[in-house]
Amino acid sequence: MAVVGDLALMGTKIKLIGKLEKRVFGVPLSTSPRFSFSQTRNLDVSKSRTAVRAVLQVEKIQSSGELKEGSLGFDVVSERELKENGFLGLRKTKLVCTIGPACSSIDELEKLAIAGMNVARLNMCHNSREWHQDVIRKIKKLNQEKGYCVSVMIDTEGNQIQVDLGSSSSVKAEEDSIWYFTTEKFEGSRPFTIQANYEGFSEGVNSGDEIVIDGGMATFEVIEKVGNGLRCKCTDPGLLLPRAKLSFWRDGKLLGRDYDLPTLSTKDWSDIVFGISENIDFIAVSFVKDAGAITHLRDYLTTTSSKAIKVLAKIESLESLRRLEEIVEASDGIMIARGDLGVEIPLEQIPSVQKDITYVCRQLNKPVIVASQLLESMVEYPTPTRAEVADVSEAVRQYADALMLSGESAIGSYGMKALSVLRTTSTRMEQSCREENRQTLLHQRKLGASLPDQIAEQICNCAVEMADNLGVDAIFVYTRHGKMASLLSRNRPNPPVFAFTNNSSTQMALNLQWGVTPLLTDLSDDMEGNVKKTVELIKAKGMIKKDDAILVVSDIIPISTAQTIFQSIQVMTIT
Ligand SMILES: Nc1ncnc2c1ncn2[C@@H]1O[C@H](COP(=O)(O)OP(=O)(O)O)[C@@H](O)[C@H]1O
Ligand SMILES: C=C(OP(=O)(O)O)C(=O)O
Ligand SMILES: [K+]
Ligand SMILES: [Mg+2]
Repeated sequence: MAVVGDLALMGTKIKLIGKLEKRVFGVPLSTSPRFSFSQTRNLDVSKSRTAVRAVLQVEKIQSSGELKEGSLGFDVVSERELKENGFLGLRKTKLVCTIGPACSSIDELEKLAIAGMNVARLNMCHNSREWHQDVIRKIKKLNQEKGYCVSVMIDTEGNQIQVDLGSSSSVKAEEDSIWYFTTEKFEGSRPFTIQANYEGFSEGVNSGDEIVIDGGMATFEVIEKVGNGLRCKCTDPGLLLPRAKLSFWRDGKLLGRDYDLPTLSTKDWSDIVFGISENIDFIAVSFVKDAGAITHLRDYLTTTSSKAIKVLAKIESLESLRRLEEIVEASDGIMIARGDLGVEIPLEQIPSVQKDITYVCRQLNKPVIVASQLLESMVEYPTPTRAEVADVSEAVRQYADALMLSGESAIGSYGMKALSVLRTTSTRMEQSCREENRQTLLHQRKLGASLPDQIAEQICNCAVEMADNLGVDAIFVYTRHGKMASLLSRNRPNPPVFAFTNNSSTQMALNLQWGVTPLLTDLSDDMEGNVKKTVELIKAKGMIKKDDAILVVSDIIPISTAQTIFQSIQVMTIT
C-alpha cells in the first residue's frame, strides 16, 4: 500500500480493517487532490485465515497535557544532540570505535561516548582477557551511572595464516633476496626466515607461484618446495610487519584455498564464553567462510545466553564473497572488513565489492559496518587526507549503517579527532542525501514469507514514504524485538526513528541501525496509552514542541490475546 498525502490530512480519520475503504467522507480517495491510495496484493487481509488485522489510521490525537509516571531511556548524548540540533540534525550513521591502549581509561572512554561512539569494539587478537574485561566493565559503568548508551562488540581472532618474524619490529625485504618460509617452530628470529603459523600453508603451492604479503606490502616468487617450507625470491621489495598475512597467486589470479581450519578456534570459543558472561551485545566473527559457523554460533547463543546477542559476519575473504547472500541471511549483520579483504582481493575491487555488500545487506535488512583504514593517516597525523574524507562520505552515501575506527582510536594519538571527522563528515553527507531525497528511488526486495511479516514490511515501507512526503519531524515506533524499527530504518527515512522498546537487548542491538535512536521504556498493551505517555515525557524534556508532526508506527503483540497482532500508522501534531 502506498499512501501519499500532506499535513492537511490531519483531523481526518481513515480506518482500514480487512479491506480498503474507497471513500472518506464521501470523497473518493482516487479523486482527492490531497492523497491517493494504491493497494498491493500483499495487503489483501480479507483473505487471511489468521487473526491478523492491518489497520492504517491517520488521525489527529490530542495530547492530554498531563505527565504520567514513568521514565524514558534517552541516553545523554542523543538527548543533547536533539536539544541542540533538532530532529533533522540527529546523525543517522552509527559509529564504532576499536578500543585499545590509547583510549581504554574511563576518561577516554567517556570522551568517545560523548563524541558519538555508539558501539565499542574489542579485538580479541590483542591484549589479555583481564584487559578486555576491565574495558567492558568501564563501559557498562558509564552506561549505568552516567546515562550513555554504548553497546559492546567482541571481534574474534579467527583462524588465519600469518607469519611470525620472531620479533615485534618489522623487517625489510630487498629485491632478489632469498627467503625461506617454514612451519618449523623456533625461538627468536633467524635471518631471511619467516615462520608460518599453519602446517598446511604450502599445500597445493607450486614453484612459479607468487606470495603476496599484506595485499602488496611485498611480493615473493616460489623457487622450490623444501619439505613443508618454501624457498622464495623477493620480486617486489617492501616491509614485512610482525603479523603479516599471506595470499598465493598463480598466473595473476588468486589461489582460493580452503585450509580446513574451523572458523571459530578453541580460543574464539573461550572468548565467546567470556563475552557472554560479560553481557556483551555483539559478536563479530572473523574470516567467515559460509553460513555454517554463524548458524552454529546463533544456535549456541540461543541455548546459553539469556540475552539476545547479535552475531555479525565479517566479510574478509574470497570464500565469504562467493557465499555472500547465504552469509548475510544467516547473520544479524555484516562487517565489511576491508583490511583483510584487501589482502585477498585486488585493492581496486574493494570499492565495488563494498557497494555490492551494502546493497545486499540493505535488501536483506541486515545492518552493515564499513571497516578499516577509513582515516588511517590519522593514526599518526591530526588531519585526514582528502581522499579519506571522500571514502567516508562514499560509505555514508551508500547508506552503510555504521562506520568503524580501528587503529585510529585503538593506538592513534588523535582518536577523538578521528571520531569527530567521522561525525561531521557523515552529518554533512546525510544532509546532502536528504536534499536529493534519494531514498525514494530504491527498490526494496520483498522479504516476508508469512502474512504478518509481509504486513509489517508493507506498513514500514509506506510509513516511511508517508513520513517523507508529509515532512514529519520524527517517526516513533513501539517495538519489542526491534523488527519494525529495522524495517523502517531499511527505508532510510528523512526524519529520525525513535524506537521505544521495553527490552534492553533490543535497545543495545538497535544502536547499530541507521537512523534509529533506541529508547528503553515501559510498554503496555494499550497502544494509545504508550503513545500518550512517551509523547508527554519527550514533551516535558522540551524535545518536541507545539505543531511538530510525528508519525507513529506500532507493532505490539498483546500478551493477553497473543493471536491478534495490532499494527498501525498514525500521524499526530503536537498540541
Ligand atoms: N586491545 C588492544 N590492545 C592493544 N593493541 C590493540 C588492541 N586493539 C587494537 N590494537 C592495536 O590497534 C591496531 C589496529 O586494530 P585492528 O585493526 O583492530 O587490529 P589488526 O591490525 O590486528 O587488524 C592493531 O594492529 C593493534 O596494534
Ligand atoms: C576489521 C578487520 O578485521 P581485523 O581488524 O580483526 O583484522 C579487517 O580485516 O578489516
Ligand atoms: K579480529
Ligand atoms: Mg580482519
